[in-house]
Amino acid sequence: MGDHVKRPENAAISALRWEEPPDGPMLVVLDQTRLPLEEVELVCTDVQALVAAIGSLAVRGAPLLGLAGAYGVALAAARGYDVEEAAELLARARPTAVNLAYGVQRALTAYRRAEPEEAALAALAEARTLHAQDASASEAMAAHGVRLLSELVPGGGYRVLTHCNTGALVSGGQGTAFGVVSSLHRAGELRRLWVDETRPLLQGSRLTAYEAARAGMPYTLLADNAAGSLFTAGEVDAVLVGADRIAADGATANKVGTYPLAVVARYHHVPFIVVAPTTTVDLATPDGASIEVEQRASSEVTDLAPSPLGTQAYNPAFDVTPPELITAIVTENGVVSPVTAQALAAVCR
Ligand SMILES: CSC[C@H]1O[C@H](OP(=O)(O)O)[C@H](O)[C@@H]1O
Repeated sequence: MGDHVKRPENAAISALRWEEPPDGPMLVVLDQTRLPLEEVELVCTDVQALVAAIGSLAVRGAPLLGLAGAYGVALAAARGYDVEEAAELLARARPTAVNLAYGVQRALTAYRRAEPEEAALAALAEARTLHAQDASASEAMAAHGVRLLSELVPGGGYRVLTHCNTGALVSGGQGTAFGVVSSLHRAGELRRLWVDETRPLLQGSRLTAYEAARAGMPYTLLADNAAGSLFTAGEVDAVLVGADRIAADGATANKVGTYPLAVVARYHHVPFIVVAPTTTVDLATPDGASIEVEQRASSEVTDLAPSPLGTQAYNPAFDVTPPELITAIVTENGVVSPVTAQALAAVCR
C-alpha cells in the first residue's frame, strides 16, 4: 500500500490526481476508507499499491475505477514497469464495475499504438482524456436527470432516496446520481436527501453524508432496513442510484441493497432511476445473470457488529436489478425509458 499524507484543509474533493514531482510520477488518491473522520491521501508510485487501494476500496466507485485503471497503466509506463502485466493486474482488481477494465483498455490501446518513445506519454494523455470525458459526462447526466425529474414528478421540491455513494468521490466531476442531487440542491429543488447507510462498508453514512454535509444539503441518514417505511409514509419522490455494470438488456449491477429498493419503489409507484455514464454500459454482457458479482470477505460483515466467533457471513458487494424495475437510465447522451436493449444500444452510439 502507498504512503499516507494529510490533505490540505477544506480542499475541494479530488478523488484522484496525477503528479510528477522530481523523484518520479505518482497517482495521489483520497483514501476513502478513512473518510469521514480523516481526509488523508494515498500516494501510489507503483501498480501494486494502486491495486491494493482498489481492493480495499480506498479507491472506489465505477467511473473512478475507470480513471484509476487508465492512470495505473500510465504510471506503469512512466516508471518503466511491465505495462502489459500492470494492465492485467489492474483489470482484475475488482470484477463487477466494467469501467475498471474499460479504463485500463483505453490507456493500454493508446500505449500499444504509439511509437515506443512516445508510448508512456500516449497512455497518460488517454487517461487525461478519459478523466475530462467523465467530468463532462457528469455534468450532462445531472442536466438530463434534473429534466427527467421535472417530467416525472411535477412541482419540484424533491425528496430523493439514494443508496451507496455516487458523488465527486467516484468521478472526475460531480458524480452520477449524486451529481443530479447536487444540481437539484443548487437550484433550490432538493427538499430532502434520504441517505441509506449502505451496509456493510457504509458508503452512505461515511461518504454520501460527508459530501452532502460539505454541500450544505438537507440530508437525513437512515439504516438500510428503514427505507421501506419511508415509502409507506409517502416520503420519497424518487430513488436515484448509480451503477457498476449495465448489461445489454438494461439489467443493472449496483451496490447490494439496490434491488430491494427497486422492488419497493415499484410497489409504491415511485420512479427508480439509474444514473450512469455510457462507460458503465457493457453491451458485451447480455443480461443480469451474466454479470459477475464480487463476493467480499465475511469479516466486512462480522466486524461491523458482534457475532459468535467463527460466524461466516454472506457478503456480495452488489446485486442486480432487472430492467423492468428501472423507470429510466440517465446517461450523458440522454435518458433511456422504458429500458430496452434497443434503446440502450442507441444511447451508447
Ligand atoms: C456511480 S459508481 C458508484 C457505485 O460504486 C459503488 O460500489 P463500490 O463502493 O463497491 O465501488 C456502488 O455500487 C455505487 O453505486
